[in-house]
Amino acid sequence: MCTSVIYQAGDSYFGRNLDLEVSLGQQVVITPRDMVLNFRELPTLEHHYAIIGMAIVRDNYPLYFDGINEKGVGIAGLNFDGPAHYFPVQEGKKNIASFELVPYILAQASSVAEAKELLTNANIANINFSEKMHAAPLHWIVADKTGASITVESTTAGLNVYDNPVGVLTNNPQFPDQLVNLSNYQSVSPADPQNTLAPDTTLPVYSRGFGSRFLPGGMDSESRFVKAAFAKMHAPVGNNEVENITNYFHILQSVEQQKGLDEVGPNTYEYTIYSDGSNLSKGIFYYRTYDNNQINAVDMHKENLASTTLITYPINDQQKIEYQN
Ligand SMILES: C[C@H](CCC(=O)NCCS(=O)(=O)O)[C@H]1CC[C@H]2[C@@H]3CC[C@@H]4C[C@H](O)CC[C@]4(C)[C@H]3C[C@H](O)[C@]12C
Repeated sequence: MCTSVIYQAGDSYFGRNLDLEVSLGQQVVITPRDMVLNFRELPTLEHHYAIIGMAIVRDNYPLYFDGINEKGVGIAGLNFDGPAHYFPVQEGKKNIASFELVPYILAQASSVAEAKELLTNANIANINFSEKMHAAPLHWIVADKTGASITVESTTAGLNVYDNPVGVLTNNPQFPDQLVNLSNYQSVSPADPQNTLAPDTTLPVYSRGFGSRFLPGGMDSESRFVKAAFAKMHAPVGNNEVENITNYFHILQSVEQQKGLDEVGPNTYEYTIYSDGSNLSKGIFYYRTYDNNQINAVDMHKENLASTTLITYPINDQQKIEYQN
């Protein structure tokens, strides 16, 4: 499972937890402005916005799990197994292979509004990346530095682009159903509850945190959606970049999957392999991993973005303990 969140704190921060049972060998990958981007059914882009994100590189092509661009747009792909449906290439439509959606949007959109524009008359085509790498069933959240966000879902009903009023995405069910479920938890609060049940009876508030008593805490995607929404909505705004990114990772950690808790097969457990979060205005990509709690950062603007080849950084996966004696 996965969770993606946008958090506004002066600057906006966007990223995700990647929850899976195996690591796929991802790296931090920068696609500079002049690296030629080919598409299966769309014109080649010789020049475009620069992109940074988490990806695996195959045949010199960046298969992004999530990323942001230099204009402050971010997008993440999350599992949507079951409802996801991709269609054959359709004449007269913008046919985008599912694995092309991240570069398609980030290469060209400078806002969520422009991303929406790019998605009008689009068809997510059922094209596999290769014989060995089949199309993954995904849906996407797109966000920008103003805090706007949308959810993109291709189902048998066609392509749906929903405004995302909470700036959160997890997995199934379909986005409108996630919002219906969220409405069940609208009384969850950081503050103590009002005794509306039996106002004339004294009911002790016997613990701090009583207002969040009914917050779900499961690993399932509805629980994570509600919990991440609560954590994000009430996250404080920091005084500087370090405080903000620290807050951001705390939001993601509220729905982190610890090893051993989400069994997906005999003795196989899904867990939060990495968490990332980017400052959408500054183009700084931060990440931590399950094994390394340290926050690592790659600043896209420290690279030559006017170049033509991919720039990659290996994931820093080694835990660093600062021994004090
Ligand atoms: C598994 C991940 C989602 C994690 C998640 O949501 N887990 C919830 C499980 S559950 O829903 O709770 O059961 C997703 C997210 C992004 C995906 C890559 C996108 C690029 C590329 C697309 C190609 O077509 C296939 C290979 C490819 C590398 C993809 C592999 C894999 O599919 C990735 C990593």
